[in-house]
Order: sequence, then structure tokens, then C-alpha cells
Amino acid sequence: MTTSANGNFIRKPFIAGNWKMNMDHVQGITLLQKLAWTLSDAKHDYNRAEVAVFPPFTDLRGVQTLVQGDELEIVYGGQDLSQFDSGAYTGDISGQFLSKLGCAYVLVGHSERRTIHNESDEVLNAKVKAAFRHGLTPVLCVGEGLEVRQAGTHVEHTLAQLRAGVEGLTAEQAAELVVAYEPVWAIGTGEVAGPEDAQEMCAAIRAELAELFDETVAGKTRLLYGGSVKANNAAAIMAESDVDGLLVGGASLDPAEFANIVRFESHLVTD
Ligand SMILES: O=C[C@H](O)COP(=O)(O)O
Repeated sequence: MTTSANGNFIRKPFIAGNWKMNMDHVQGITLLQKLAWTLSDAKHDYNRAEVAVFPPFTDLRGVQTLVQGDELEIVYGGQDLSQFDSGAYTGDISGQFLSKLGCAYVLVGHSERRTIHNESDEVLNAKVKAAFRHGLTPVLCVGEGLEVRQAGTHVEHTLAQLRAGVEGLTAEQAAELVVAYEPVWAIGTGEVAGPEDAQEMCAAIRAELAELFDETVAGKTRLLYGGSVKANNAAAIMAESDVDGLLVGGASLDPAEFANIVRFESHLVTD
């Protein structure tokens, strides 16, 4: 997270909660209400950090109704989308449907989609393009497993996923894109990559975007870290210059904890 001389962020921090396959549509509404109240009580300034939730598909209509009805500033998105727009694709969800439900974002290539559902780089590139076709901002997830980390080829591995994911995008799309670095070995395990690991990879991703597009694009793309983020480590990770946000799994299911992550600025140590 880098600020300009006047203390404003160069890229607006983005704190996202991925509920994964948790929270039915009733539980989801309760969680979102509690989160909104907690942030409102804490007088959270949404200009200082954008807040997004990624509920299961079946929760999205309820989330839309609550967000619109209560005029919440929290934004939301889908956890996946089809690379196709419509047709005989049983079980899949079109970006058009997500758009119609007021989604602003969509996750693409979360490690659980890459591993459990075997989604290939080629399919994920098609999903990134489908998101843009339907007016959604893709959050492209990249990151290495434990074996790759131990072999020391994590940067190379992650940049290959990045290159495949952004293939064929325009500079404008690349600037709007959000990239989430999630070391798979740190997801849901309690193992957190250190702030310096997050910075190493985010800096490498930004340098690669500058190569593929240009410095202006790379300076605009927001880069997130995800993997066992909690309120007690969020501020240190966000203090790194190339980390612009956090993709939070387990801790986003606890509204008080997640609100504290959103309010990471209040935990920053200032000189
Ligand atoms: O999408 C979120 C990431 O997979 C991180 O999950 P976690 O915070 O439960 O480790």
C-alpha cells in the first residue's frame, strides 16, 4: 500500500471477504447486516478502503436486496463464472446473470477452482474475458502450492499463471483487473506468508504487468494478498508498498474480525 504525499492511497485499498461454500442465504444476510452495522459504528470511511464480499451464488439475490434497500456501500461479486455467455452448460453461471444481480466483481481461478475443479489457464483466461464482456471486474487468483514454494520456483510459477490469465487483454482491462496472490500452502492452514513474501510476489507481478503492458497500467492494477489473513496480521501485510488489498477466507465469516481487517489503518504503527 503506497500513499502519496497528501496521505491518500495511490491505489484504493480493496478488502474482500470470500465466504467460499459457507453461509446459506439466510445466514448470509445476517452476516452482511452485522458487518455493515459494525463498520457503520466504527465510522468506516469507504473511500479509504473498498469492502467487497463474495457470497455463494444462492445468496446473491438476498445480498443485492439488502445492499440496495439499506444503501450499503459494500460491494459484492460471484466466486466464479462460466467462460460462456449462455446455453447448455448445466450447473454453470453466466457473467450476465451476475451482472444483472448487481455484482461488481467476480473471482477467477481461485486455487480451489484450479485444484478441485482442474480449471486450466486457458479456461481461466476465457473466464477473465467473459467477466469483462459482462461489465464485471475479474479478481484473477494466482499462487503456488507447497512443493513449488519448497523448490524455490514460486515466482516463475505464479508469473506463468498471470501471463496466461491476462493473455489478449487490452491495457485498459489490465489496469482495471485485480490480481490476488494466494500461496496455496497458506490458505486455511494458519500458515501466513510473511509480509515480505507478499511484497516479493506483488512486486514481481507488478513488474511483469509493466513488461506485458506498460508502467502506467502496472501502476493502476490492484494486487491483493490472500492466505490466513486475520486482524492481527492485516496491517503489517498492507504496509507493504505493492500490496493493495486482502482476499480473506475464514476470517471473513466473523463480522467483528473482518471489520477489524477492513479497518487495518487503525492498527498501522505510525512513527
Ligand atoms: O479466498 C480466500 C483465500 O483462499 C484465503 O482463505 P483463508 O483466509 O481462509 O486462508
